[in-house]
Formats: sequence, C-alpha cells, structure tokens
Amino acid sequence: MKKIEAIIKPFKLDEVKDALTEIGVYGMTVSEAKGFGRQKGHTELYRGAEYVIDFLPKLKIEIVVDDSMVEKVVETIANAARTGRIGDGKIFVIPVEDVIRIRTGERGPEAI
Ligand SMILES: Nc1ncnc2c1ncn2[C@@H]1O[C@H](COP(=O)(O)OP(=O)(O)OP(=O)(O)O)[C@@H](O)[C@H]1O
Ligand SMILES: [Mg+2]
Repeated sequence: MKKIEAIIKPFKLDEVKDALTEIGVYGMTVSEAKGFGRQKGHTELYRGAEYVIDFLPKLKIEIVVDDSMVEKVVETIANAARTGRIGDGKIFVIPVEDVIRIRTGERGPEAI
C-alpha cells in the first residue's frame, strides 16, 4: 500500500476529486496547506511596493491505495491538477505499513 500525497492549487480540488472518484478512489483526506517550491513564493506589487509572499495557499490531498492503483492515481491527479504554470504542485508516493478500519477491525488492503 502507498500513500499518495499531492499538493495542488486550491481551485483545482473539484476537478481532482471528480477525476479520482471516476477511477474508483474510495476515500481521501484534504487539508489546507501553505508552502513554496523552487521559486520560493512570489513577489507581488502592492501600492507601488514589492512584497514577497513566502508561503502560498495550497491544498494537500492524501489518498491511501493498493500498489496496483498507484500509477493510475498519480496520473489522474497530475492530469487534473495541471495548468502548465509554475506552482501546479507536487505528488509524493510514500509506503504505508498498515491500515486499520476502526469500526470492523479489518486490516491491510481490505481496510482501504
Ligand atoms: N520538495 C518539496 N517538499 C515539500 N513540499 C514541496 C516541495 N516542493 C514543492 N512543495 C509543495 O508544493 C507546492 C507547489 O510546488 P511547486 O509546484 O511550486 O513546485 P516547483 O518545484 O517550484 O515546480 P514549478 O517550477 O512547476 O513551480 C509548494 O507550495 C509546496 O507546498
Ligand atoms: Mg514553483
């Protein structure tokens, strides 16, 4: 099992969620996040002065899936979240040791 952690532009959430639902993703967690990539935030002009915004608002999506689903999920997120401009985000794939469904006590892939 793997956790796919995607940082995306907030306005892309609906599109990403719909695309993931279509390929059969059953659950996901979404949190508000702030961050920067290699441009280190960006510079904005406000009343004639330049302000550097260090942390831009992003959304973090977390999805745990069976290994067999990883490539499909990564591809689906990337396609739905892409605008082609800087700051589109990043996807991390992380190994998951175990999953426990609290209500039933099921463990492992069955619990996803
Ligand atoms: N190495 C990283 N570790 C953790 N979070 C990251 C990393 N790189 C990017 N992020 C997160 O992803 C968000 C978007 O990153 P971003 O798309 O700007 O990456 P980038 O490498 O600068 O690519 P691009 O040149 O397309 O902008 C950041 O605001 C940050 O929250
Ligand atoms: Mg960037």
